Amino acid sequence: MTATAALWPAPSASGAVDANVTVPGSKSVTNRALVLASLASDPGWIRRPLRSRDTVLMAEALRTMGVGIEEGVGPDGTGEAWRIIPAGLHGPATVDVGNAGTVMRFLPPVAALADGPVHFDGDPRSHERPLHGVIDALRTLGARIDDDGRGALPLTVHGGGSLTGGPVAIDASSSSQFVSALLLSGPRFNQGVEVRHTGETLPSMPHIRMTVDMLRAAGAQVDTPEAGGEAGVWRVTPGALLGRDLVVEPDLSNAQPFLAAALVTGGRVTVPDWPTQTTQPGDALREIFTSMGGRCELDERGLTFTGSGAIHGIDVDLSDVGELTPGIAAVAALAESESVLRGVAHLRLHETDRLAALTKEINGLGGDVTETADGLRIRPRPLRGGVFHTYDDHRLATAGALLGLVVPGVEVENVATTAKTLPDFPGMWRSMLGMPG
Ligand SMILES: O=C(O)C1=C[C@@H](OP(=O)(O)O)[C@@H](O)[C@H](O)C1
Ligand SMILES: C=C(OP(=O)(O)O)C(=O)O
Repeated sequence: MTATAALWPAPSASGAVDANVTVPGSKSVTNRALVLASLASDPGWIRRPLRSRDTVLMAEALRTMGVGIEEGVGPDGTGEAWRIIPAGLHGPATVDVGNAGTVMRFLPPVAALADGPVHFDGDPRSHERPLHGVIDALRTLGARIDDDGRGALPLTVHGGGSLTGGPVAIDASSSSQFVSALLLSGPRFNQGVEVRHTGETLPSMPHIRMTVDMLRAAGAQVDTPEAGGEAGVWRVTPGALLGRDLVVEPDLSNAQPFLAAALVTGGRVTVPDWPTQTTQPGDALREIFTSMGGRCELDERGLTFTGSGAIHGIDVDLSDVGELTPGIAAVAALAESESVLRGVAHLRLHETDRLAALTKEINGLGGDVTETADGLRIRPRPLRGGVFHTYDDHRLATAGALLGLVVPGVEVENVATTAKTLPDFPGMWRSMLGMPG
């Protein structure tokens, strides 16, 4: 964004926050559900879907390839529900991926099953985010793809109506979404798919588990390393997928700024409908934020997090839960002792280079953050107000809002970028603080 982008004066907390915050549906679950329902052999329902930039882009893309997506209320009238009516996938079609990792990675394998060319493009940043794992794998599995040779967007998948499939080796150390992408469409490949990860590290394992769980719930047979299979190898058997009736869990990573608000103000926030069992990485916040100060209770009201007034630094490996890093870094900048966040080198290739952006912006408010080879070292300092730049990154914007709760005079640039995964973050934030909308 340019220096003239809108600045949002982040509201200060007048005291300890005390609020109930209903968090919209999970981006990762909604977008997997849309893909799986579109590949199914019969219609399905997605209830309480997230409606945000990333999920609307996913739905639009599937529609342009022929899928019917009817938005309305569910059969029993309880809240929003989308009816997904699968159809023969076809090109020619043009897909705008925005800056959604799930759209740019999960859909090229779907396009390989379509009949006709499907062109993919997106925001300038989408041209820089890694896609080689998907492009190279699809070629090995029998797809024809035109790209400019950089292993990134823009590209055209020339779908032939079916794909051979079979074994493929990829290095998914830059994004777990390469693995998820190939597994999600795998049941529809003629020979299924066997994905072998060859890299040294693999981030975001809970997201791969989410993919496997949702495939199984749709009737797919999946062999995994965790179920006694070979390490680093996932196998999906070819077969039909069932249309499901699925209720989307709240997005636990989007619950993060609100729980963090309780932590940094010594207050209390309850998030209703927190699942008792989930593959979402945000569930790790219960443990991470507890060790940073405060306590949490999971009961029939949902998850209640209560801050203790103290904020402790933390030394933690976040490789499984990388998307939580910006919010943890913001809390760490307000703590009473140093933090080291490890295992997240791949965040340099997220919505923005998150390690560089967090370092620059927290330091811009007077902080002391240094980048390490695989993360951040954060030494808390008294912070002052100023502009918090967000680089079109929703999680930078929510991190800036959090700092603004307790640091007077923080202005968050382009808070509207939160719409990538949250439809009305500023409104939710004000309502948490008891301020008029
Ligand atoms: O599959 C998913 O839904 C996601 C996987 C992760 O991607 P990376 O493995 O690229 O970090 C995560 O950061 C992203 O927000 C969502
Ligand atoms: C990394 C993220 O998103 P994406 O799905 O675009 O990779 C994120 O939401 O933090």
